[in-house]
Amino acid sequence: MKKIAVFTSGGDSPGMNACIRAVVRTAIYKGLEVYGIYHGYEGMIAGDIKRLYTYSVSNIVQRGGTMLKSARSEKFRTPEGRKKAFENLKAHGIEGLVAIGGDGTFTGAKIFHEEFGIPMVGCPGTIDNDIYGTDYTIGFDTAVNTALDAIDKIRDTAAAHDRIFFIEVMGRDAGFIAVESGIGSGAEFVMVPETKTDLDAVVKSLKNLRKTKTSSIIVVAEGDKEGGAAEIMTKVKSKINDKNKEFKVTTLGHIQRGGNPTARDRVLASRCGMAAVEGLIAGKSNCMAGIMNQEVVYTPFGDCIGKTKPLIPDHLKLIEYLSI
Ligand SMILES: Nc1ncnc2c1ncn2[C@@H]1O[C@H](COP(=O)(O)OP(=O)(O)O)[C@@H](O)[C@H]1O
Ligand SMILES: O=P(O)(O)OC[C@H]1O[C@](O)(COP(=O)(O)O)[C@@H](O)[C@@H]1O
Ligand SMILES: [Mg+2]
Repeated sequence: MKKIAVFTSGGDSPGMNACIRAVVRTAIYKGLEVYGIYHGYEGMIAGDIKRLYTYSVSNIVQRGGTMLKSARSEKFRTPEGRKKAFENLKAHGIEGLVAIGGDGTFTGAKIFHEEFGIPMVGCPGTIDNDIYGTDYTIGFDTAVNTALDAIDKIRDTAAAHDRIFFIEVMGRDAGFIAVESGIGSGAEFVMVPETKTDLDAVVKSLKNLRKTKTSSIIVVAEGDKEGGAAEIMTKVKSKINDKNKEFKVTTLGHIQRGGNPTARDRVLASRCGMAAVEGLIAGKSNCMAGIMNQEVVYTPFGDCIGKTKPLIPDHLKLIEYLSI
């Protein structure tokens, strides 16, 4: 293998740049030529591919976003789109790919690999942490810390006004951000897609708060089956039906996707990037390089997307015990 390419795809996440840098520098260190594909699968189809050098990735390790840009590509979901993408790779002589993205990106990568046989290794880049085969995904730690910082601020004003705040965090299908930011911020309740949300139990607890607790923080993962924070707040408010209680909603949104990556995310991203290139050189393919128990682990794409990474049961217990 002489030429490889790297791309970022799906929702961006802080640390993707550190991962790109690790891929580029490791590849060059090992004597490979390395190319960057811009705008994920969209750029692969459009032929937006450029050679990268050691200096191309200078001064990005500390930055959020992705220098290669990211995109969600409808065209790549079609056989014609994928054929065009493969032709462009062939025209550049690219013999291996590093895909930095989430479950959707790996679903596309698996299909692409099955159709054209091009070696592909993934790196887990998503703030959602919803990928089996790695303890944490690149960007999750930063997103949790960003959410925490915001919730701390909301807590100040919630306490000053004795209000009940419903705070929506990201997590389309997963509650990892909600759970960890909930533990860190001392939330009274956390609502996540993985567990059934019992609104009557929440209402009962809110009615019976100890007298010294005059404000509450409820963290809602956007993918909760009962709805987003606004919808849940409306339901809870009507069930409580108490004019003296004030309810507010804050949606944290895309601030969770930006910002300088934390040390944990930079190290994780760098390790995964290096492992992806080492894996390609060693003949690995159709798999993701993740870190489990401090070790590099290569997990087939099929398992990364097919197996569910469960929430840590102790985390849910912590929220319940510590909110009394
Ligand atoms: N079933 C599929 N077939 C082909 N490509 C897919 C498939 N699922 C996802 N992809 C590609 O991967 C891209 C990124 O997936 P998405 O779910 O948006 O983000 P993430 O990788 O962060 O989970 C999609 O926009 C699409 O181009
Ligand atoms: O930025 P968009 O396109 O609105 O997508 C928002 C979604 O992307 C995420 O931030 C990350 O999800 P992915 O990693 O699967 O792309 C989700 O938490 C959120 O639901
Ligand atoms: Mg995803």
